[in-house]
Amino acid sequence: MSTSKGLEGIIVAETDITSIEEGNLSYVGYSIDDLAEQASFEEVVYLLWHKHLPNDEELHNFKTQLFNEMTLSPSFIEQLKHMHVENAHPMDVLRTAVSMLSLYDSEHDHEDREANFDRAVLLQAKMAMIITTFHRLRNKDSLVQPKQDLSYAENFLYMLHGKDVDPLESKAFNKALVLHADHELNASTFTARVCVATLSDLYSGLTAAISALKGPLHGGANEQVIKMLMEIETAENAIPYVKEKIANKEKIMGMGHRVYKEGDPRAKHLKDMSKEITKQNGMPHWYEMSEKIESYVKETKGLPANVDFYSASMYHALGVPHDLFTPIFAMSRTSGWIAHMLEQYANNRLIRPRAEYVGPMNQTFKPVNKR
Ligand SMILES: CC(=O)SCCNC(=O)CCNC(=O)[C@H](O)C(C)(C)COP(=O)(O)OP(=O)(O)OC[C@H]1O[C@@H](n2cnc3c(N)ncnc32)[C@H](O)[C@@H]1OP(=O)(O)O
Ligand SMILES: O=C([O-])CC(=O)C(=O)O
Repeated sequence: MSTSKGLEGIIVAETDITSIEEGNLSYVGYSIDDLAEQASFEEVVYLLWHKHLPNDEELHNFKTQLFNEMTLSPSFIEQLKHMHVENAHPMDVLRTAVSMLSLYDSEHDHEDREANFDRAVLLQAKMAMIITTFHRLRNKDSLVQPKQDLSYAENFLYMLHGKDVDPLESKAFNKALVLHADHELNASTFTARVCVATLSDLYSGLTAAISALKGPLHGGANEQVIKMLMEIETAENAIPYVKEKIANKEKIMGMGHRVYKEGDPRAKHLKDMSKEITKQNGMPHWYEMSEKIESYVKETKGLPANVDFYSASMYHALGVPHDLFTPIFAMSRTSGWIAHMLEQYANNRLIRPRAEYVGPMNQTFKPVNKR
């Protein structure tokens, strides 16, 4: 048996959702560059789930369905209040809350495809509600209801901050949601597929995916990036800080990628938005610092910035609390996780690879008093 540590380069599924070919990323055959510039997050979610871009009527109906699910029951909100224990990380809250949603859906078995589409809309809508509601509850702020004439991106910022959303900010946030929506068989999507391949349900798959995304080598990296930028403080400190980290063999978060060795095609879009938003909001040094780190790490280690790198300075400039960066990633990626889980159900086989045993063999068992 031969092994590939971390399953690098192993193809384990066929998919018609997302393709990464020679460094180019597309969703259902549409280049990420076009989608980032022109598509709303709702159009992208629809595309990932239905494999075609919605026409006017389909988009209108889909947005209405999403909006109608943007609610949380009083008893659910009550439970969320109890989750605000000291130092509770919103990613842990989100994981627990998504799992809890299944309790409110008594017929959540996997088999009914139509019911799974309705459930998909429910989950996508509730992700925004859970994150914003939890944040406002922990700050003891009154809850803000979504508005039907706002987009998904606008509603999220509106419910989070409780004030009208600036057009450039909503453009930047929509773009970030589009860029994070799917990414082939990344660790959390693979986790979701492994989970539902046992014929477990969407809630379980989503809970498992959130758990995998949380780690700092995956989606959790965006929060680590802002932590690093905060430690660095000024653009002048950036290179000495990174030099020292590299000398100590520590990783620079937001840099490097398993698949992209030359560059992550999403990073340039987030870089542009980070530049614009930090400038507009009077904090260009976060962008300048990031740019210095990116060039230095690329030059000295050959590692490119990944999707988590420039999203950090951009979200910070949007006034998003740092511990919500990864939950926001999860909110966007819910669209991709669901697309993959539906694809897995449609052509399922249990996922069960093998391991090569390298431990001792033929040992003689001795009773405990003889060991
Ligand atoms: C949405 C996402 O999940 S994007 C990724 C988010 N994660 C991060 O940003 C965390 C930082 N980056 C990393 O840890 C890695 O680049 C990963 C996990 C993303 C990819 O990992 P892998 O393909 O498994 O590469 P691996 O971790 O084996 O690294 C290969 C070599 O590059 C080095 N390297 C990789 N990334 C970094 C980094 N960010 N900083 C410093 N060195 C790095 C490793 O130390 C290793 O060096 P060595 O061969 O001398 O031991
Ligand atoms: O694909 C990966 O390994 C990680 C990643 O960039 C993502 O999930 O967006």
